[in-house]
Amino acid sequence: MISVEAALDALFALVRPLGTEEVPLREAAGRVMRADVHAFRDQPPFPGSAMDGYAVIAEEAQPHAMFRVIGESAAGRRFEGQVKPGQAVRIFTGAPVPEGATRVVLQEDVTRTGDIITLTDPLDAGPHIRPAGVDFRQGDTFTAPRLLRPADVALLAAMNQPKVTVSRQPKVALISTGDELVLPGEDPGPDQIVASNTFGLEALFRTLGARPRILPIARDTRASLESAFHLAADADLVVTIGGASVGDHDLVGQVAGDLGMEQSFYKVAMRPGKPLMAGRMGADLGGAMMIGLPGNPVSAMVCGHVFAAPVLRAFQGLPAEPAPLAHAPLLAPLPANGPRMHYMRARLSPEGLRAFDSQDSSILSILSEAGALIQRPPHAPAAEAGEILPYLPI
Ligand SMILES: Nc1nc2c(c(=O)[nH]1)N[C@H]1C(S)=C(S)[C@@H](COP(=O)(O)OP(=O)(O)OC[C@H]3O[C@@H](n4cnc5c(N)ncnc54)[C@H](O)[C@@H]3O)O[C@H]1N2
Ligand code: MOO
Repeated sequence: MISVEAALDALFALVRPLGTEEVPLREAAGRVMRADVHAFRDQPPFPGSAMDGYAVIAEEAQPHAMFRVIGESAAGRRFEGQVKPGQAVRIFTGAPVPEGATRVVLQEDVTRTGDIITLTDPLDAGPHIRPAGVDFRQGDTFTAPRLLRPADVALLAAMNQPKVTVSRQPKVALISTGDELVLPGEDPGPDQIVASNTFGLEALFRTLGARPRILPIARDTRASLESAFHLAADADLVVTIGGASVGDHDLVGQVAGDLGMEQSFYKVAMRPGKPLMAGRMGADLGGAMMIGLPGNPVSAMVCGHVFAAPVLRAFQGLPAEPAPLAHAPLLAPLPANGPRMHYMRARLSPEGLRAFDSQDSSILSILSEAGALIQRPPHAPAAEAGEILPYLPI
């Protein structure tokens, strides 16, 4: 058995970062930008007003001062003239500040009669002018690689980029294995259960920018597994679920091996998720990276968060790093941990973390309630309430 850290390193060694493609901005959220972007112009391109009010010369803006309004500057339509002493220009938020003006007085600080405005006492400090380029300057670089969040898409739009170069999406083939499985919506026999983790993992992988594809369920026969692996030949990553342990019907490792899979490791010192395996499929089957997940539904999902998520990020050109941990106080004590890294399902509230009493790796209802996996390193001593512990947000 190898450690979680060693398993992650071995997985990263199997990743071959994918090529790139250009997508319209509307499709860019959640993708990994792979080429630097340079701003074509300053933003804002002119000194602009931050408020609705009147543009004047700053030194003249004193309580009770009076000005004659000589025109208007609106967003998209500037005032072309110059503001001279004793003059003001009506101005709106986002409008270019006219030449000569160095301050905007809020309209709340003004009384107006016809073309004459009088400033109130007191006045706020001002100047309510955003300098040109305060957001970004022409030539500023937005650096890749970067996972594009909605705010990043907004910034790229502001930089006048209608398209962006992103990583190709990793194609992931998901193979469930087991005679007991039926698909959701089918009519299960008395000894059958419904395949669940396939769908949980597909959903998780989509949030990670991948293009997962659920293949037909492979039965516990060599022929069925072989044909599933053949169907997965065009994938970048083949993920099997179940059949990874030591039972007579756990055939995934054997069949993949017979098809030329070069195994990188089998079994990780973690709980749940111990019977994890990884390797590279034979060249005949496309040479894709392969991860064999344990069948227990919680084990498969935990391995998805701990291993598949960082792997899918690395495929898309992001740094090869473990899934980022957060920290929060523990609300109820935990016993000392055993020899395996334990990912404990926990309720996450604003006050902190509370591990669920049952950590049985078959119980999805508890995973669904959990907002966190508390990470307990091998042989961690008992933890008291109030201790700050690391966790994986899920
Ligand atoms: N003698 C030993 N037995 C087991 C060991 C061991 O070390 N020695 N390890 C246990 C651990 S830990 C795990 S985890 C399981 C994993 O076994 P497999 O990967 O071979 O998984 P299966 O036996 O195929 O299935 C386990 C369990 O999960 C259900 N399952 C499978 N696929 C799905 C799916 N797509 N959706 C929902 N549920 C699924 C399956 O019906 C079983 O109930 O092995 C322990 N045994
Ligand atoms: O590792 Mo198994 O995944 O403990 O249930």
